[in-house]
Amino acid sequence: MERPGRLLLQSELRVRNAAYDVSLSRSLLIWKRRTSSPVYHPFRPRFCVPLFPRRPDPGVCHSVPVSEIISVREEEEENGSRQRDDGSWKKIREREGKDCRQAFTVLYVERCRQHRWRCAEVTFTCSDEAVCQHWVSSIREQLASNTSRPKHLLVYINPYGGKRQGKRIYEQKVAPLFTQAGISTSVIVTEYANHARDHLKMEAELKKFDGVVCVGGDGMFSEIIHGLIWRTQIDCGVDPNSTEEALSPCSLRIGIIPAGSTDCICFASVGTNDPVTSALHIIVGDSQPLDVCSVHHNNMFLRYSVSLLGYGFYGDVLSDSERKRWMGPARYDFSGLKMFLTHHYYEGTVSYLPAKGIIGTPRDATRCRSGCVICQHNGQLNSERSEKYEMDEASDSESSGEWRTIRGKFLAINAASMSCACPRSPKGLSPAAHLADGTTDLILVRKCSRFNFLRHLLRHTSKDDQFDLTFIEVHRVRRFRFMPRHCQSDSDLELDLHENSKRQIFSQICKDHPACGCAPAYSSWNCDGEILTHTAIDVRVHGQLIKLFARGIEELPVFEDLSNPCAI
Ligand SMILES: CCCCCCCCCCCCC/C=C/[C@@H](O)[C@H](CO)NC(=O)CCCCCCCCCCCCCCC
Ligand SMILES: Nc1ncnc2c1ncn2[C@@H]1O[C@H](COP(=O)(O)OP(=O)(O)OP(=O)(O)O)[C@@H](O)[C@H]1O
Ligand SMILES: [Ca+2]
Repeated sequence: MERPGRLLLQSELRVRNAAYDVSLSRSLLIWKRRTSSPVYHPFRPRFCVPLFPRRPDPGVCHSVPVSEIISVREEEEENGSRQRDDGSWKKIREREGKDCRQAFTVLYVERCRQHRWRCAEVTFTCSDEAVCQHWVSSIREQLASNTSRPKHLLVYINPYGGKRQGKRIYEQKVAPLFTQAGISTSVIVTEYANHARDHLKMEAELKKFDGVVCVGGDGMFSEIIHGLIWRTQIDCGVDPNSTEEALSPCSLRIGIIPAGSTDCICFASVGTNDPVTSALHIIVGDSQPLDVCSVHHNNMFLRYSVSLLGYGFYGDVLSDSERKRWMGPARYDFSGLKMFLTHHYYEGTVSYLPAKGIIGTPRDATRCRSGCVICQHNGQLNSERSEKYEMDEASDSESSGEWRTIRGKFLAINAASMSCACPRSPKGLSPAAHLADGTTDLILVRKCSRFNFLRHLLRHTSKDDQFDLTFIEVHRVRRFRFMPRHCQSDSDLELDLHENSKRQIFSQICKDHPACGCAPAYSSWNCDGEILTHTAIDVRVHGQLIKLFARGIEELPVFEDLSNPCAI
C-alpha cells in the first residue's frame, strides 16, 4: 500500500480554473480540489486515478505514483497565449483567468479497461513563475532519480509481421511517446528474416543501450532472444550450445510492441496486445523476468522457447499455416480447423523431471500476476539450486530415479512455459503457468475421439478446466525429453521401415481425404511459432534467463478506502 511519504512540495495551483492543493512526495503526486471538501469515489482504484475519463474530473481528488509519471512539460507563454513544447497553441491564459502566468503539464499513466494503459495529462497553472519552475524541476529530479527507466533503446521493427503494420504502429503510436519521455532510439527496420538476431549477435553495440525493443510478433521476439542470449553467453565466456552449463542471465530488458499474428508473449505478460500500453511499460522502466527453455537434439543446440513447444496438433497447425502466410493471422484458424479434422495422432515416449520443492501446480486456481509470490519463491529456489549446479546435474541423471516416463499415442504434446494466453484463448494453454517460476507445464493429450478433442479445445475459451478430462495429463516439470516411437530402437526401426513405406503410400492416396485416419509417422515441433528440424528433443528450463519491460498482468482494481491517499 503506497502512502504519500514526506512532502517535497506543496502549493495551491489551478487546474482548469479551479483551485487545487497539489503535493509532491517521492512516491506520489496528489491534487485535491480546494473549494469543496474532497469527494471520495468508492469506485476508483487504489490511487484514485480516474478509471476511464481522459481528462481529470475537477471534482475529485487525484493521485499518481511518481513512478508512473511519463514526463513534465512547461507551457511557454507568448502574446497572452501559451505554446506547448510541441508547438501547438493552447489558450491557457484566457481559460484559466488573468492571474495565471505560468503553467506546466504532467503526463502520466492512466489505466483503462482490460489492462490497457493510456497517456493522460493534467495542466497546472501557477500565479508565480518561480513556483512553476520549482515544480517542473522537482518532478524532473524525481524522474531522473529513477534508475530503472531506460534512456537509450535499440529498436527492431519487422515490417512484415502480422498485418504488416509494424512500421506504422511504431512511428504513429510509440515513437512520439518515447520522444515525450526523453528516450533516444536507434531504429532498425529489418530487411530479411534473422536480420535482428544476427545484428544482436555480431554487430550491435549493446553497451550503448538500456534495452531492446521488438516491434513484431512472437517470431520476431524469438529472433531477439536468440541474438541476445547468444551474445550474453559469449560475453560471459559461457558455451551457448552446451547442454550442461548454466546460462548467464541477460541484463538488457526487452520491450515488446505487439505487431504480429498471435503476440502471445506480450498478451501473457501484460494482459493486452496494445502498442501504447507496451510503450508505457517500457517508459516507466518495468521489469519482468521470464523463463526460457533450451531445446537440444543429441546434445546439439536447436532453439530457445519461452511460450509454446508443441508436437502433434500445434506442430501440424504451424507447418500447414506457414504455406498460407499470405492469409495473415487468419491462417492459424484455417489450418487449425484443417488439422482438427485431420485428427492425426503420434506415438512416442515422453520422459520428464517433475519440478520438486516448488509452490504451485498446473491445476491451481491462482494465476501468475504482477509481483507473483510463486515466481519469487520458486525463482529463489532455482538460483540456490544453480549455485550447487554440479550436484543437480548428478540428480538430473536417469540413475537418480527421479525421471518419469510415459509411452503412448498422443494428439498433442505441449510444453507451456507461460500461460500462452492470447486473444484466441484469453486464459491460455496452461492458465496457471508462471512467467518466471523456472518450470514448464507439460500437457499430454492422448489419442481420443474428435468429439473429445473438441471438448478440450473449446475449454480453452471457456471457464471450464481443459485438463479435467480423462485423456489429458499435465505435469509441472523442469526438464523433459521426447522420442518419437520410430527413433526408439533398431528393432523398432526395422518395423518402421515396413510401416513407413506403407504409410507413405497411404498418405499419397489420402492427401485429399484427411479424415480417413491414416496418420504420418512424425509431426514436427512448434517452437514459439518456428518449426524445429528434429523431433527427438531434450528440453531444459532456465529460470528467469531474460527480462521484459513489463510487470506481469495487474490484478483488477480492489476497492479499498484506507489505501486511498486522498482520504488521508
Ligand atoms: C472451437 C474453437 C477452439 C479454439 C481453441 C483455441 C486454442 C488456441 C490456443 C492458442 C495457443 C497459442 C499458443 C501460442 C503459440 C505461439 O508461440 C505461436 C507463435 O506465435 N503461435 C502459434 O503457434 C499459433 C497457434 C495457433 C493455434 C490456433 C488453433 C486454432 C484451433 C481451431 C480449432 C477449430 C476446431 C473447430 C471445430 C468445429
Ligand atoms: N524483414 C523481414 N523479412 C521477412 N521476414 C522477416 C523480416 N523480419 C523478420 N522476419 C521474420 O518474420 C517472421 C514472422 O514475424 P513476426 O513474429 O513478427 O509475425 P507473425 O509470425 O505474423 O506473428 P506471431 O509470431 O505472433 O504469430 C519471424 O520469424 C521473423 O524472423
Ligand atoms: Ca514458467
